[in-house]
Amino acid sequence: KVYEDVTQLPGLSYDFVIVGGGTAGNVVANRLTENPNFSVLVLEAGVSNEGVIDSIVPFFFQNLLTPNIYEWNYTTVPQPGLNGRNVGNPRDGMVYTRGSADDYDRFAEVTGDAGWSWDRLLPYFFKNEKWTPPVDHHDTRGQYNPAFHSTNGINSVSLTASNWPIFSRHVIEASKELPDEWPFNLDMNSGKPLGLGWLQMTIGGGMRSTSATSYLGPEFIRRKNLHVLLRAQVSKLVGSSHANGKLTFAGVQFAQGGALFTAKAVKEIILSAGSVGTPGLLLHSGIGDQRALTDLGISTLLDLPSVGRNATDHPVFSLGWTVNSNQTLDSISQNATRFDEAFAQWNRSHTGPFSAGGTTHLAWARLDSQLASNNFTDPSAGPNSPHIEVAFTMPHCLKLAGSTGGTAGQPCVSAGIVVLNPVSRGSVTINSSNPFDSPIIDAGFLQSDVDVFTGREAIKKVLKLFKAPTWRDYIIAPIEDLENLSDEELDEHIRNSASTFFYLIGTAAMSARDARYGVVDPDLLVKGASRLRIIDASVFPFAVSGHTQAATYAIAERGEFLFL
Ligand SMILES: Cc1cc2nc3c(=O)[nH]c(=O)nc-3n(C[C@H](O)[C@H](O)[C@H](O)COP(=O)(O)OP(=O)(O)OC[C@H]3O[C@@H](n4cnc5c(N)ncnc54)[C@H](O)[C@@H]3O)c2cc1C
Repeated sequence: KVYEDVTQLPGLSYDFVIVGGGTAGNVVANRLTENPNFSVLVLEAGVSNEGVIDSIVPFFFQNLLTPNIYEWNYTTVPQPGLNGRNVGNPRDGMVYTRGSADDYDRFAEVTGDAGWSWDRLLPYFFKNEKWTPPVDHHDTRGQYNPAFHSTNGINSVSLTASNWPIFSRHVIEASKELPDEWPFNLDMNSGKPLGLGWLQMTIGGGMRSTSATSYLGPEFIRRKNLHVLLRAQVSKLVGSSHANGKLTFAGVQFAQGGALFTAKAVKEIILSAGSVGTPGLLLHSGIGDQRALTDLGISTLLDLPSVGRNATDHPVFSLGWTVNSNQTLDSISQNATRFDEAFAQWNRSHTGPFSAGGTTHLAWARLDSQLASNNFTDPSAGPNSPHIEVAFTMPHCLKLAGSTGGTAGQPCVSAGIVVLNPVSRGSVTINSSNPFDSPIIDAGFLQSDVDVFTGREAIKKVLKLFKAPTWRDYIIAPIEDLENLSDEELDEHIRNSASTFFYLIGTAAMSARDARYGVVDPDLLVKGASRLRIIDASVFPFAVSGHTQAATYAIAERGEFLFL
């Protein structure tokens, strides 16, 4: 059951207390409560997702990117790699990509646990995924490979409806015209993502599918042993003691309505507060770098310098072109009549353009020869892993204009470019002993030369892609002409326009059992502590070469298995 008020809870002692009801936390809560003998409390700082139209209607995703009451509204510190700009760090764009098999095989290698390898994780991707037909029920043959999908999981994944057929035709045609550079990939979620293919999204029946709508869906949330308390912000772990040389905590302290409460965990505390929340909680609980904690007047219970370090995020920037077509996103979003029609259609049947966003395809490529000829070490996890991602998108042209020069209201399309294996690292730290103060987020963007080089070579490669013959009568002009810029000018363009793809990971990274760095062991238990586990995106040791929710779901599905 979901509770809004702590006084309605039947008690404050549970077998498992999970901090954070986000992507990972709700998976763990669902799986643990399959056992009727376990009682579980999820403490979530946020509010209910019920009836939040911007969260339900896929097309409205953009509305959640500006500060709003459903987000923490964090921002990074000024980023030297972005010429001193800071970027918003809101709390999901529904894109479903798993990354490459190499990514997970690297997880297995650095943790010394083969359980994190692609082959061993694939069943957990399947436990999570409920493959669902697109809302327009179009013929999906040739758009994905059923061998790599499961229809029996919990969270819906689908191809999107054919909302933008003209743009889609050109994208697919470009791949046919440049088969060596941009080969068609039937299914980028097979473990081998290289190439260009159709986008898959966590959408079911034209609505966003999240861990809240799926793992806490009506058939699960009625379980008597599953309680979720909203508006409950956990401030720290409490009741520390030592058992068998390991630190342990009796429970967590949380705030609701200005008062503080303690929830007791009889078996385990699970931190699923995300890549920002989890290291913040550890630090405020005295787990982290002893010197930094002492400076803040926090007594150290466990000296674990890696807490909050290794923060890794994907920088993204866009190229845009004005086009000779009225079949673009702005033709709906900027036209009140068409907007109302599309919303009415979505309200009637959950179909039409509002059943998805503006992205139609993704492409994944390597830059082997470019990196080698400049003596850069390959930052990817292996030969089947991409260095860059390209998102073929119908953007909000007027918003795009703000960053890349202006479309004067003309229809446009864009290519979002992502640097997938950043070598730069940032951090999540705290600068006060007050757990309710915002943490300090430094994404560490573009600090490393190879990251900027990758972005620059990506631009050159994508400019060539958009010169394929198919675009000739469709593209009018680039929004910003980058064709004749020097390498230095391209680097400057990247530093001035790059932003976050919101994929911060790694701030409580897992490492091998005997490694002297890292925060959790391969069973996701905090090193040096007992009965304290971390299950969320903060445990990734490296970024995956894809969007992070699928990986987070798989880690959470396997994470729950580690209790057995
Ligand atoms: C704007 C945006 C767009 C994205 N788009 C995509 C996409 O298209 N595809 C994709 O694969 N991934 C996407 N992601 C990334 C993906 O959402 C995350 O990687 C994933 O949600 C991480 O899961 P998590 O469980 O680690 O953290 P979260 O899902 O963030 O869950 C953490 C939860 O803990 C709660 N919490 C934090 N601190 C406390 C506290 N002290 N007390 C109580 N509760 C607390 C938070 O409110 C939150 O609900 C996007 C992310 C953002 C922000």
